[in-house]
Amino acid sequence: MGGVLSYAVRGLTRRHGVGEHSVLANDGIDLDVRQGEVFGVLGPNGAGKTTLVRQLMGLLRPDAGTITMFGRDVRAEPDLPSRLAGYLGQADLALAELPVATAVGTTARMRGLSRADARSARDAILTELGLTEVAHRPLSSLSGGQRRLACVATALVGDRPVLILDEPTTGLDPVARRAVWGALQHRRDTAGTTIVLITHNVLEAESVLDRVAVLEAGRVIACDTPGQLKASVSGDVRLDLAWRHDPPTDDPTIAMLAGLATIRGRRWTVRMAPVAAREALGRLTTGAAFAALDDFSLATPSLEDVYLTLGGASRDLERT
Ligand SMILES: Nc1ncnc2c1ncn2[C@@H]1O[C@H](COP(=O)(O)OP(=O)(O)OP(=O)(O)O)[C@@H](O)[C@H]1O
Repeated sequence: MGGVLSYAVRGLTRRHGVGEHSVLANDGIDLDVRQGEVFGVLGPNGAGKTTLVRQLMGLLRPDAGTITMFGRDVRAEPDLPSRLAGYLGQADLALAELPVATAVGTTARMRGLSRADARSARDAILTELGLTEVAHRPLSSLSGGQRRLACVATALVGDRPVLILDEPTTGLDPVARRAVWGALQHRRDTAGTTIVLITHNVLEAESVLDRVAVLEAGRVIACDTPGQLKASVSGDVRLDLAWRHDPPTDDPTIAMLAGLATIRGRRWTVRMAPVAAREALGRLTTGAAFAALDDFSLATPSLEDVYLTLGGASRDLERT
């Protein structure tokens, strides 16, 4: 990885709209993205993630601040990101009428590959992402997940040194999601590709992210490795309980947990010290309450817990 920075972002500020309804979507963001790392951008809806990555791609001009890419000022060379980075936006309608193979192959040609190289790069990525069977169908005729996967293929083809992906696995089934995470990891490991990733899928992302920036209301409220972030916010563990039917709240352990739990229907989540959690779980699994318990798990802090501890809202963080 060395000290090479794929991106250095300083004081990045961008407001959408004007007047009283305008929104300060990015508010003085400072970030470094190192070459060859998988850099995650995490945060609730409306935190400013898409606004940030669209500026990294040169698709949106900052109001203030600077972005340098491999040491070069993006304002002075606005086409630099589109030459060096593959981008997957939230919606990709431009290629909708093309067959998948044509969309991917044409993109490879546009990225400078010879006809023969474009063909083999196209075939390789279609195989890698499990798209061979739908290769000759127009994107518009595919299911939402297949279409998303085909768009991932167009972002990845041509081996750009940087990939910027806005929620690449949204709508994908588990097999397709695994193929995408595998493809990203493979490029990072073998080609030193820098990957900037917006994701709501916290648990999946944890396994691939080298560092993560947590955005809230346009600001970076934390930026570190998942491990360091987790270590810095809490020594607590998370006890998840799923009840078969109404739990017997006259049981003292259950009454104690009820007072601490975040309750969603029959699912309880309790954050507590490891010793207390183990004791509570011991009492639950040997006592009368066990009959009412459908499932339980004890987990060390996740990125989701980091995010919650930092004050974010949990509503849109997917856990699968
Ligand atoms: N074109 C626009 N005009 C006006 N406001 C906008 C525009 N684009 C984004 N915003 C606002 O800017 C803020 C940041 O939006 P952005 O899309 O960057 O958030 P996000 O973190 O990517 O959200 P999500 O997770 O929902 O995709 C939001 O309040 C949004 O409503």
